[in-house]
Amino acid sequence: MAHGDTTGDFQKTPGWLDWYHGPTAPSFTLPAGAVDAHCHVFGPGAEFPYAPERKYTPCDASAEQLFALRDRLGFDRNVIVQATCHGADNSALVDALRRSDGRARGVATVRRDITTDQLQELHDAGVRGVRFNFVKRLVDRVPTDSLQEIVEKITPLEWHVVIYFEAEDLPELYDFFSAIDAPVVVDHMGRPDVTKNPDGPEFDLFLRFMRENDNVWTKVSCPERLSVSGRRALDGEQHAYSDVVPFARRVVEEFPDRVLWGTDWPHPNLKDHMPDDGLLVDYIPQIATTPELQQKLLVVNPHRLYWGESLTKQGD
Ligand SMILES: O=C(O)c1cc(C(=O)O)oc(=O)c1
Repeated sequence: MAHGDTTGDFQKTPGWLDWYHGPTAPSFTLPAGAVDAHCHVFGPGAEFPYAPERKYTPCDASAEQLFALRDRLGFDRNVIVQATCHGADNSALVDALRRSDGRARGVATVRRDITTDQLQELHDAGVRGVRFNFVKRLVDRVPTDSLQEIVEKITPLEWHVVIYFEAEDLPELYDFFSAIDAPVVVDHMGRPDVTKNPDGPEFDLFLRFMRENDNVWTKVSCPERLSVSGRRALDGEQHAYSDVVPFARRVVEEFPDRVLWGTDWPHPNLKDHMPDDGLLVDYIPQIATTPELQQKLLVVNPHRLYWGESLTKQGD
């Protein structure tokens, strides 16, 4: 388990989200059309109850709060990802998508018995992918048995598959993941242990996975989850989360057309600090160091995957 992660109900603390209108205004100006490609909505629980099988109870985090954050940070659009605390009940997600005026797409979690009509309904609301969670602290069983069956059902809709796993589990899951025919998006770079060498064997396996499977994309998100140094700058470094930078930068530079970035708002399961999303936006130019890389990461790639739009250059 990386620094900062926990499970439990500490996030029910009143006021946890009171700051939502007030993250630091970022210094980095996002390019026009930028997409926050990994964020969540939670509840509100009174309207959209949390799943009985959940491993944590989050704070409520509404679509209005998310859209206010989007505007404050300078994003144009969101990709809202179904979180495990809502199980396979996508109602809160669908409600948020419908209220986004087409400015949000979604990634749902579905069960193997989902029907074609139900999938079409999700598609019409803006869903473009399904998520499978292999992080053991978040689910009772990893979904290896249902994945292939669900992939066959989503193929006609041209959706993709989002997978979330820990680096230590990749060796065992490598062949299984490599056999997925649909486009695959790996959450949070497969959670590397950033105390290890970015040029070492563990991260090298993840890079090999991307090299050998050109249908695999990844989100270079969540430095706040992966970091050990945290928001403190390391000696001689000026920026927060600097220990994650070499990992994310390697991925962005080797696979510039298959990377996405998101805030992960409202940051479930972080116990030691509430990340400042403004600071997270200021992390982006450390990992995507040129305007061309930033444009691909934040605009071209997410528009292609989620809106089917092919944008090539800024201003096109
Ligand atoms: O690391 C986590 O705790 C986490 C949990 C969830 C979820 O509960 O779905 O999603 C994420 O992107 C990250």
